[in-house]
Amino acid sequence: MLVLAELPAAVQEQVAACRAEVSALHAELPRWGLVVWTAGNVSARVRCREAIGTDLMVIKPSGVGYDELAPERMVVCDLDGNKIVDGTPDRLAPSSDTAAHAYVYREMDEVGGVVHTHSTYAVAWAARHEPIPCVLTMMADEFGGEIPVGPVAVIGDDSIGRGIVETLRGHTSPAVLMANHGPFTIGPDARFAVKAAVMCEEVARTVQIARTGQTPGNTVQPLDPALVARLYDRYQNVYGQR
Ligand SMILES: O=C(CO)[C@@H](O)[C@H](O)COP(=O)(O)O
Repeated sequence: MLVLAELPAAVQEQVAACRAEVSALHAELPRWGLVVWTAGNVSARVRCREAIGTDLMVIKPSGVGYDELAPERMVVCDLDGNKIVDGTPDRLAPSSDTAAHAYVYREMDEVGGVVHTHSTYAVAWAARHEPIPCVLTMMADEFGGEIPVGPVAVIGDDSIGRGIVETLRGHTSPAVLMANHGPFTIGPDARFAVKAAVMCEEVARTVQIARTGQTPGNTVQPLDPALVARLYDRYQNVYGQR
């Protein structure tokens, strides 16, 4: 089993920086109203394969309240989801979604961060097995189209991770609504994945409200696919400070 204290100093520094980032990013989940109690988690990949033969991942400890999290309590695992000797108490277990996060990291090398929440409106669409249609320019910007639904999958093995990968591989959306469960989001880093979770809940809420206000002749209207592609390209490549 890998022992963090025996890894090269540069890898230990990478892990320490990742722990600090992942710990801080968990505060964004209650801040943006994405979780109740402990029902959400964030992880990040540590790119250290060249140094030690494998990447690692950092994820929150299972069931620990967000105001009790700290960098030194973030759990370090290999990409099979096995906790390494990371300086935390042996009894401190990683998130119950660790297997899902680890599967995504193994199968999608471009992914550097994974987030899971049970945010209310996104879960409501997941309960209906209904993709969120691309009817807002914000959806074109952030998701490049609809937010898809993934298969029913049960926590504890690779099935949730497999469902995330089979749905999102080759898809522009960084978010998937796992059926009857809730959103998982991915990104090149953990901050990107957290933003995707925030925007997923925002558009899930807005489109739901738009749908409830429909009257005959005034219904939500999908955006033209060519316009969606143009907006997505602008937002991903021009928007903000470069
Ligand atoms: O969906 C589930 C449990 O069914 C999990 O996503 C929890 O809601 C968060 O679990 P931990 O990360 O605290 O283990």
